[in-house]
Amino acid sequence: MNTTPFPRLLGDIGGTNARFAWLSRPGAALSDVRSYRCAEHPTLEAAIRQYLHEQGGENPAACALGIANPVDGDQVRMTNHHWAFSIRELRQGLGLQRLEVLNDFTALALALPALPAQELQQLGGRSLSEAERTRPHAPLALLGAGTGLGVSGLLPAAGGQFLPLAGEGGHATLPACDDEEDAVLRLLRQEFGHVSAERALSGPGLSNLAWAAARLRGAVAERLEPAAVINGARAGDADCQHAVGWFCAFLGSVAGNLALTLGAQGGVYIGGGIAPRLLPELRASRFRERFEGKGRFAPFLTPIPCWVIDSPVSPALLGAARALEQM
Ligand SMILES: Nc1ncnc2c1ncn2[C@@H]1O[C@H](COP(=O)(O)OP(=O)(O)OP(=O)(O)O)[C@@H](O)[C@H]1O
Repeated sequence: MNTTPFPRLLGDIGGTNARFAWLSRPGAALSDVRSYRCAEHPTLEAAIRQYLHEQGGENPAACALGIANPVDGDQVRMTNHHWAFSIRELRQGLGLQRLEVLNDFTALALALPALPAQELQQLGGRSLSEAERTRPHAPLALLGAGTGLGVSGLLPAAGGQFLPLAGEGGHATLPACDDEEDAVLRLLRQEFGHVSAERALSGPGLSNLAWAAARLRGAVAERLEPAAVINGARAGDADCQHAVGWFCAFLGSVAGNLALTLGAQGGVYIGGGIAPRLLPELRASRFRERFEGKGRFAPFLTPIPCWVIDSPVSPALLGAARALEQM
């Protein structure tokens, strides 16, 4: 029996945004969802205290935080932001009876079967009934570009349970599929050494790709903000259009690799803040061609649906709530 007390504080802590929600009692819906810029708070605890103050001053009895870094032991250090803390000290500081800290995409994986159909935008593959989608009998794959690239999966287990994966697949090597992508990788390798998937598939990755497009035509390149790359592409800027095209193609390649690796016949979910902003471009791009383009294993991939998660509220918060029920 789960004896974790209420009220519960839930958090989704990314490299740019920290989002919090409140769960007042069993069976209640998440409430008081608020988002904070990480850069505007010196520590995670300071951001949490700001939220608790704005939420009404009540102290949570339990808390689950999905956070964008590997979680291994008491000391937590974010990959793409300077926040670092001790789980034990945070639990004591906030007076919590229970604190769970897990990777943000591990938390998001826990939420996948519960996502409402209207928050999923399908990119190819077969149509699934709601029963097939929400009670999958095969692994689900998850990846998402935001400040970094999160990667996870959800494996069905005995008794209707699900096991979420805690990996760091965003730091696996970025694959190139044609000469142009070879040239992009060569440039990025000169810049970064090892070129992880995150070097292309993230907000900063979009900036890297636009920079690479300019460099490849011999221009002196400046770094654009990710939003400026998307806006530039829509306004007809050739470097930005190349960047967005490569982003979508690389996302398809990496998603296809993940689906093959996990045997993700239950579908591939694409989270993070970038993909929902690029939906028209993703639909018109080589995403699906690259997802399926795995030689003899194209027939394995062709039926697999991919969905972009387009939720008004960060679904990792729902996953964090599940972590307190399940773990
Ligand atoms: N309008 C926009 N278009 C494209 N990218 C944007 C836009 N606004 C913000 N971004 C970029 O999106 C990224 C943040 O994405 P997201 O909201 O998923 O962040 P996060 O959850 O803090 O990240 P993560 O979980 O990956 O650490 C940043 O790189 C930011 O520059």
